Amino acid sequence: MAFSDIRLEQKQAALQDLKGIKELFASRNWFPGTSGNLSVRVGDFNPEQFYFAVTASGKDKSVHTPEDYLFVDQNGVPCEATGLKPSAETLIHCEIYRKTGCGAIFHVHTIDNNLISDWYGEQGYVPAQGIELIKAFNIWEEDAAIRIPILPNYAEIPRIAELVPDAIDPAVPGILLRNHGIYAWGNNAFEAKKHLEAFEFIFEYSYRRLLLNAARLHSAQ
Ligand SMILES: CSC[C@@H](O)[C@@H](O)C(=O)COP(=O)(O)O
Ligand SMILES: [Zn+2]
Repeated sequence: MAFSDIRLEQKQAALQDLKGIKELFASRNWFPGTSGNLSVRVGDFNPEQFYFAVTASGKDKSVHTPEDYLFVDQNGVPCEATGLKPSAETLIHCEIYRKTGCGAIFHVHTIDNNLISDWYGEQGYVPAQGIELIKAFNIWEEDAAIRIPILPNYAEIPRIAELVPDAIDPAVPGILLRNHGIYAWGNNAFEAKKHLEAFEFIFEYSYRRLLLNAARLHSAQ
């Protein structure tokens, strides 16, 4: 399917989804210092050829401008003539789409996801068990345990992108970059938002649990 074959309505709907998500996440202060990037895929999925709308690089994501998004292909190359640069992390989005065929990917930097990703950085994953919000990932067994992968935050994005396919656990729709942020995805914007919110809940829970454990150890001495 060529980019020009995708209906204008579908492209416009993707941009509307992104606008709404960006506005909501900005209201949560999830885009400090121009950090964060969002994308929504359009058209049929073929791992060899797909397209998505992605936030332009370096923008203040807490405001709306007519130049916030652009469409790129499976290699992160803009589909139309533009002066905009796609997110510096577009190749990571490409690898997640290629591996999962998902419909939307959201990336944010929060204090909780940075602290937890560094605390568990050496072991390479964040463990989570028995937290109700794990059901947001459609994992329903009692006392379910998951591992949220953590990748090294190399300066060169292609070095990170090449690690993505093997790091992805099909049951867990997210990956962390150590001391950087989370990428959460889903079949559409609604599901990617649900998953991102569940991950951030788990990170905050895990962080506070560590503080409680430390307080308990301290009071026992
Ligand atoms: C300026 S700090 C954040 C960036 O380095 C990057 O991690 C990020 O999330 C946003 O990059 P962008 O190119 O605007 O999509
Ligand atoms: Zn980032």
